[in-house]
Amino acid sequence: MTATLIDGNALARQIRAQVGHRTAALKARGVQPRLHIILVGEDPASQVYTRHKVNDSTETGLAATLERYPADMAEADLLARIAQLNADPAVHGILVQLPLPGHMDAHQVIRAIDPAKDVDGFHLQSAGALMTGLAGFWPCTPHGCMKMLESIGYELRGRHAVVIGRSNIVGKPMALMLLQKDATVTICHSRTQGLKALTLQADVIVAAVGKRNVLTADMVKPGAVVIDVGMNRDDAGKLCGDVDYEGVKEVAGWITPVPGGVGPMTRAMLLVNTIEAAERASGA
Ligand SMILES: Nc1nc(=O)c2c([nH]1)NC[C@@H]1CN(c3ccc(C(=O)N[C@@H](CCC(=O)O)C(=O)O)cc3)C=[N+]21
Repeated sequence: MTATLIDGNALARQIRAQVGHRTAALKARGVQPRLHIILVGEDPASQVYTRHKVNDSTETGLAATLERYPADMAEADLLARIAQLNADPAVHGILVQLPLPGHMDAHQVIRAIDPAKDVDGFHLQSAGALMTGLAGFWPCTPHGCMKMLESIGYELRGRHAVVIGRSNIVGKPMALMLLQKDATVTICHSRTQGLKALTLQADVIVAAVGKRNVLTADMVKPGAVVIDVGMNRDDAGKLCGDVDYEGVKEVAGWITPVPGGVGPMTRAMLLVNTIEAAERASGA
């Protein structure tokens, strides 16, 4: 038996349509929801990603601005620009594309964003809100993964979820979201001993390491849900995830592909956070 595919492109399309309706409703009240993206430097992947985000936004009726700066921009200038955007009532969401050039302190930069406009969900206040269960913006990638689980009607209560990876933007918030749905959560990472023994117990596995073939078929319990957050290149230069897709799909119950899985969902949840920010700002 082969796994059922969870189609991130199709689900993201549905979510964009919902955002489109909410955008139209706000516009009817005279509010144009607006996302402002800042890209510092020339990183080729970042240029592709930010262009995608602008296109997604305009497709749903959101206004999106991409503002580019040279790699040698002074951090003080970036902080000053963020302060201006914080104060601008026409801007509802602010996204500073990562990674930033090495001379900048990303923590400091993200902390400068008004939490009410932190549509990435990376601000300390957003992280704290997720940690404590208060209202705040959730990071887009793990939020998208939760929507994928929801889309198959998966009941997380009491299930064992294993998250591989402990980053601030995926692994840690992912674990908190799963915990909030009453899953029993194990976080694994590069120093974990006996990874396979742990993943073999998992009902849900989220692979978020950034390395190919972190999860292979022999590590998966038959019927488990496998979510692949990885965004890597194989030897042929083709986009691939952290999961050995061909092998694992023969064992898993559900699986997300790369491309067409978590990536489009990440972008969709950015639009959701942006329309949410605009609605809150306008009292909708
Ligand atoms: N402030 C900030 N916020 C981010 O959310 C952020 C960031 N910085 N820096 C870089 C990473 C990476 N990221 C991706 C999102 C979607 C796809 C995506 O849509 N991937 C497509 C394929 C795209 C392609 O063809 O390259 C897919 O998986 O189907 C990829 C990567 C967001 N990031």
